[in-house]
Amino acid sequence: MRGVWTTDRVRAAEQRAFTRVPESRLMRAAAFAVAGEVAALLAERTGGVAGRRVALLVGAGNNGGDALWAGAFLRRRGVAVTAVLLAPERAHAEGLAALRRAGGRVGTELVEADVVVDGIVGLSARGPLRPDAAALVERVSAPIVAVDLPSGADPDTGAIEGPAVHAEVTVTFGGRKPVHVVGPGAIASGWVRVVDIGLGAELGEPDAVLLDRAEVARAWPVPGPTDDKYSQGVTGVAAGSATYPGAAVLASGAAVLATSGLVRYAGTAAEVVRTRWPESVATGSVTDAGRVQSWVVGPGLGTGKAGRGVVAEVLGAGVPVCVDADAITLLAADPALWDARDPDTPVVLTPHDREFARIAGEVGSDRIGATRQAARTLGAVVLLKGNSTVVAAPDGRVLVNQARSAWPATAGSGDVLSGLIGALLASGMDPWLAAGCAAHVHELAAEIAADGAPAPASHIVDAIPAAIRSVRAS
Ligand SMILES: NC(=O)C1=CN([C@@H]2O[C@H](COP(=O)(O)OP(=O)(O)OC[C@H]3O[C@@H](n4cnc5c(N)ncnc54)[C@H](OP(=O)(O)O)[C@@H]3O)[C@@H](O)[C@H]2O)[C@@H](O)CC1
Ligand SMILES: [K+]
Repeated sequence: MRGVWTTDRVRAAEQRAFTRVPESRLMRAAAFAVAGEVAALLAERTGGVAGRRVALLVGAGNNGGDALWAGAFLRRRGVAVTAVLLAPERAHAEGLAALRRAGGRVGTELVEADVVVDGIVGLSARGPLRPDAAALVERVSAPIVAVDLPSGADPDTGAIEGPAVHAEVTVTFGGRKPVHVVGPGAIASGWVRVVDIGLGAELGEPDAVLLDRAEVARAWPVPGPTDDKYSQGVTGVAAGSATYPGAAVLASGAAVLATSGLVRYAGTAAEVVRTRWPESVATGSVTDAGRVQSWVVGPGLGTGKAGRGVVAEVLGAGVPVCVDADAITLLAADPALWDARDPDTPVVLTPHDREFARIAGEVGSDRIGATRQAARTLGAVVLLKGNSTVVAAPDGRVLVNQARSAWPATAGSGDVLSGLIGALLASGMDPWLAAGCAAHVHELAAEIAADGAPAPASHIVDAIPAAIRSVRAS
C-alpha cells in the first residue's frame, strides 16, 4: 500500500531527518529530482533539453528554494533559466545565489518558456493563490511542473477555493499528501511523482493508503479445489421494485459476476432478476430468501414503509450489510432504525455527498477528515463516493481510490458498486478492504466499458469479469 501523510506528519519527519542530514542537503536532493522531471518534460515536449527555456515562479519559502536550486541544476544541462521572484526580499538566499552562480537570470516579470516550475508555495500554503501570484499564473501557457504541490490547493484537504496552479506533473518528497489524492487538488496535481529524499524512514504509519492493484488481486476471493457455491459466500440483494427493476438487476448482476458464490435476490423485481441472471435465486421477500452471508440493501428500494421494513430486517439478520442509496436516506430520516442493527456485524455505508450530508452532516472541504469522523460516529465503514473515493473504518483506517476517469459517474453505477461490495462481504473479507477492492474493480470496469465513450451502468456490469481478469494479471 502506498501511504498518504498530512503536513503535520511530514513536518515532524522533517525535523527528525534534520538531526541526521542538513536541511540544505535535503533541499538539493528535492531540487535535483524536480530538475530531472523538468528535463524529461522538456525532452518530451520539445525534443531536447539544452537550449530550451524554463521559468521559475518563486515564492517566499523553501518551496521557492527548491525551484531555485532546480534552476541551478538545469543550467548545468544548458537550459536557459529565468527566476520570477514574487517576494524578492524573502526569496531563498542560498538557492538564489546558486542559480546566479550557474548563470540563471532573475527578474520579476514572466518570460516566454517551454516549461514553468511552480515554486510559489508548498507545505506552508494557506488558502488560494494571492492576487499577485494568481495574476502571474494566469499568464502561463506552458506546461507546469509543481514543486511538492500545485500552489493554491490546500495541502491537507486538496480543496481549491480560488485561483490555483494546474500542473502537468507534481514532484513531491517522502510520500503523498492528501492534496495529491483527494479533492480538486488531486486533479490539479497532474501526474504525481514521489521522490524519497531520505524522509521515508521517518514518516511512520501513514494517515491514509492507496490500494495497489496487486493488493486488490491478492485480496479478491478465488475459489480453491474444496470450495463450492456456498463456501464462496452467499450474497443477498434487497433492492429495486417491480416498477423500477433496474437497480435490482444491476446490483444482483454485479454480485453474480464478482465471485463464484451464490446470489439470492429478495424483492418485488424477482421475475426480472431471474430472467436476466438465471444463476441467481430470486424470491419475493427477505424473509423467504434463505441463508445469506451478507446483504446489499437500498438501491431502488424506495423510501416508504415497505423499504423501511426491509432495512430493519436485513440490519437485524446478523450478517454484514452494505447500505446504499434509499436505505441511507431511510436511516438518516429515522435513526431509530439503527436499533435493529446487530452490533457485532459490520455495516458498510456508501453515500454520495448529498446522502452523506443526510446521515453525517455536510462533507465540507476535508473529505478524508469528514469520512473518518463519520465512520467513527456511526460505527460503520463509510465509503464516500467522488472523483476520489474515500473509505474509512470505525478504527480510523482510511483508504483512497483515485479515479483515472469520470466514466463511473453515470446512472446506476452506484448499484453496481453496492453489488460488488456485497459479494466481497459475503466472502468474509474485511469490510474496509472489501469496500476499497470493490471501488477499485468498479472503477476499472467503468474504464474498460467506456473505452473512450460513455458507457451505461449495464455495460459496467458486463465489464466486471474483464476488470477482475486485468487486476489478477497484474
Ligand atoms: N518536507 C521536507 O522534508 C522538505 C521540504 N522542502 C520544501 O519546503 C517546502 C515548505 O517550505 P516552507 O515551510 O518554507 O514554506 P512554503 O510552502 O514555501 O511557503 C512559503 C510562504 O508562502 C506564503 N504563502 C502561504 N500561502 C500562500 C498562498 N496561498 N499564496 C501565496 N503565498 C502563500 C507564506 O508566507 P507569508 O507571506 O504568509 O509570510 C509561506 O510562508 C515544501 O513544500 C518543500 O517544497 C524541501 O526543500 C526539502 C525537504
Ligand atoms: K508549489
